[in-house]
Amino acid sequence: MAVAGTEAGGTAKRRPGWRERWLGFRSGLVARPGFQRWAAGFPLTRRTAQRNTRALFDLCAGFVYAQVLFACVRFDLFGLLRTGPLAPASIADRLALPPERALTLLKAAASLDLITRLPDGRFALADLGAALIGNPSVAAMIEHHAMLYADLADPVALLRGQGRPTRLSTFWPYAESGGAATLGADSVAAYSGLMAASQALIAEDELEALPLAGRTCLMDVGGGEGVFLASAARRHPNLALILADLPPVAERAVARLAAEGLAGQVRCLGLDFLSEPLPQGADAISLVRVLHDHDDPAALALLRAIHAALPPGGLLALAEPMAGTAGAEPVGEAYFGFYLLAMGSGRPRSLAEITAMLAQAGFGSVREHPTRRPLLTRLLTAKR
Ligand SMILES: C[S@@+](CC[C@H](N)C(=O)[O-])C[C@H]1O[C@@H](n2cnc3c(N)ncnc32)[C@H](O)[C@@H]1O
Repeated sequence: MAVAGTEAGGTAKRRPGWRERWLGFRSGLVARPGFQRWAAGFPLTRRTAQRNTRALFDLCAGFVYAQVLFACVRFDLFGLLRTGPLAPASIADRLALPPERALTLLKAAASLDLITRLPDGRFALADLGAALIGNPSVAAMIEHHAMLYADLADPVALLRGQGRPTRLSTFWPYAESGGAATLGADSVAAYSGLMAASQALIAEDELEALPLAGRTCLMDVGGGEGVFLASAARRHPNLALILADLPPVAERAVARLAAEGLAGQVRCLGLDFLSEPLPQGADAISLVRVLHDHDDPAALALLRAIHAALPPGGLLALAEPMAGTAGAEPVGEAYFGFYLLAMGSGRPRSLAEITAMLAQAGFGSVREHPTRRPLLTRLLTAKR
């Protein structure tokens, strides 16, 4: 697609502008050890120097911080502290750890604001640890990061396309090109369960912001186990609902929706949207955390298939985390950039890139609808 080509290309020679010259001068200065020492002591630059030192250290230590969190989740430390503060010895006992190692974990978790140490030496939940208790799906996400970390052990090899298949490409088997149509029930269970658990976190945010008044039928494409449509059914009882996903995932949706007492309310269709047309009949189609999974040609083909399935004036609602989200830049570019690289398909796209793709697929009236947690998902609508 043209969008990606423009970003990756651009080797033409031109005279550097003032910004480029200033950056060149500045980075030349900052790279000098003598300047660094001076800046760390000079009153007007000391705070910036200290901030930069901390930022660089945090980048170096990021993996360690992530592993501290991982250990807390594996030990269910936050669940343990749910009923109230505990003394280190009692925690060590319950985690079956030698006291000094338990203390290493507790102090590390406290330094990362996951828990807090009370004046009497006991440890209690802090906001970040408490937030994780309220969102068990985040703990499941953290657990599955073991595969991501293994795939990222040699990021240079990953960037060079070596070391495939990665663990994440096995976890997300539809990411392997041409593999989606032949997947069996066993291959989709783990990722579908993870998605269903984390969907609960975002469905209400999206549906709250999504203008569905006057629409009669909503089809959720790549709808997973139907958690999004279950919320839609409760919020819009008169809306007809269709779920479209790979056959074994659609079967899981049938079972989940039946267990929630919504069996008659959602029609579940098993299909491969990359090789089969989408059914007609819905005047609104949602695409939640689906587009970024696919490379540009497949993503564009999917948007065109959705355009073809909608009637004139039909609504597409597209929700996913986006690159370049203000205040969450590393989430889009660094986290999802490398996650999708390890998965072997797709890329995080910015709002402008998605808007351009939507126009290419024939959509107009693209609008963003603010959501409560744009870091997790932003919501765009477009009309046929
Ligand atoms: C990242 S999950 C998102 C699921 C759900 N929308 C959510 O947000 O929880 C992507 C979904 O797209 C489905 N999918 C991927 N490739 C597909 C294809 N070729 N045809 C149909 N569904 C597909 C997957 O099975 C999966 O359920």
